[in-house]
Amino acid sequence: MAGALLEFIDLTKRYGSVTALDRFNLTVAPGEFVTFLGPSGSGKTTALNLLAGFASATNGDVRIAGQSVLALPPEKRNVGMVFQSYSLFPHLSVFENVAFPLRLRRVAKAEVTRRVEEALAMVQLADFAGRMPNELSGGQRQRVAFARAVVFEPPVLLMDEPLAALDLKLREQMQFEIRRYHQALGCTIIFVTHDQGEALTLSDRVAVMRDGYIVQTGTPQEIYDAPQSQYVAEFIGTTNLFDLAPNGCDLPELAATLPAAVLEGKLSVRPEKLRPVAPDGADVTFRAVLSQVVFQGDHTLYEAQLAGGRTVTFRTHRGPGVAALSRGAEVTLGFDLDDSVPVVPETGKTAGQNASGG
Ligand SMILES: Nc1ncnc2c1ncn2[C@@H]1O[C@H](COP(=O)(O)OP(=O)(O)OP(=O)(O)O)[C@@H](O)[C@H]1O
Repeated sequence: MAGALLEFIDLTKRYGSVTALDRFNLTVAPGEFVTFLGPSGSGKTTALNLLAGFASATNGDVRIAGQSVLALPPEKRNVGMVFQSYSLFPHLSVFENVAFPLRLRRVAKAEVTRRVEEALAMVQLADFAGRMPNELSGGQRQRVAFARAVVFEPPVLLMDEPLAALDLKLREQMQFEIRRYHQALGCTIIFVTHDQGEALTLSDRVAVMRDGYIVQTGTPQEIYDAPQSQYVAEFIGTTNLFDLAPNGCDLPELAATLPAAVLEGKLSVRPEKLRPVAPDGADVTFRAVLSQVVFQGDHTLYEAQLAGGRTVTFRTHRGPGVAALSRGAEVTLGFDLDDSVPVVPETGKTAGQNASGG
């Protein structure tokens, strides 16, 4: 692909009988922020390790700026890395930890001081240069690790679940800092997470992974609004999946109007698209009984049971004219077809084979 900075081409990694990465294909443009999102064991770390040079490929290629890097040692690939575990050198001060990549590259002493001070200022730890890692909080250590990864201004920054060990508030603060850094420097970032909220918040593009291959790539909005499979619909956010198949169909009246191909799958409707309506107030309406009402601050989350047994969830925001519904109430719920997405039940591997983006 013209202008691609990173190219994963049919990349495969086997550990004995385990295929950790299975013909993984992806191209990443310069300056892009791409997140690998998938459950544990889906191959996210393996893909990063092959790019960074910490593991060797069984098959396929990895190119940076058009050049295969498989034969290069990690330090020659010029990529920065931040891991979940802070992996700071315990016997080195904060300053020396951050200086390490520069010393490795034999940068002049005055320049080292200038760049380390700059990196520490960026993560708001300018006053901590003399501390040892064990004198820092978890969040501070993670920020030192971040400063160390970016101090040599690598064109590519790899981040493997860097925020997983932090509490919610710190995590959100660090997400903000990572975004700021990405916008300010325009470097290319590959970020690994199994947290879909984090993926949607940070990325230009998300690659959803399963069993070592990519199921779907797209902008956060595309992935959320137009999941191509049941797997993606369920993995990204919460969703209601209505069964359309003739036996056990949740919405028989709707099914009568739909083309046969759609009936083999399910219909995904996000909780915020489903709402209480007047009997003819939406394209599709049905009766349900509220089984749970959960107050969540600015909105209320409801769970309701359809006559056939299916449970659905929906959300209403607080506001004038929005009446509170109570548990046990029978309501008419509805959604418009434009707000629903037909999804196929399972994704075969072929769906991920050509998932290169750009
Ligand atoms: N060194 C290894 N030896 C054997 N199997 C491995 C090795 N490294 C990874 N695997 C296997 O390869 C598969 C993919 O692992 P990988 O670490 O890439 O997944 P992941 O998506 O990053 O998971 P997590 O979110 O748990 O870190 C898993 O089945 C894992 O057990």
